[in-house]
Amino acid sequence: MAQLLTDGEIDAALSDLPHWHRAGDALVRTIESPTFPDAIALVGRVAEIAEEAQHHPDIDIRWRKVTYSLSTHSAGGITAADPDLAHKIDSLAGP
Ligand SMILES: C[C@H](O)[C@H](O)[C@H]1CNC2=NC(N)=NC(=O)C2=N1
Repeated sequence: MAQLLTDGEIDAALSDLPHWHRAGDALVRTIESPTFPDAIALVGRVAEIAEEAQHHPDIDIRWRKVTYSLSTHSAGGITAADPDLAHKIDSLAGP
């Protein structure tokens, strides 16, 4: 089973992820796209990398705003897989 990160390790990871914040046992980012189809297309690209990584975000879609919530369900909290996926989502979303 994957190891939970400590609070300090989570803070350190977040210092390298300025678009993300911690909400309890998850890392969270909301991405606003120019249009609803753009937002859905981004969700599709995130789905591909999530499937490759076998690590899947919770996704809340509200028109052009999509909130990605990353947590390792099997471990009951944040593991290294979560900041890893956050970086991959950032690379798709742009600045
Ligand atoms: C077997 C497979 O790797 C696991 O069920 C994965 C799938 N995707 C997952 N995604 C997330 N976010 N947490 C998990 O614990 C998890 N488990």
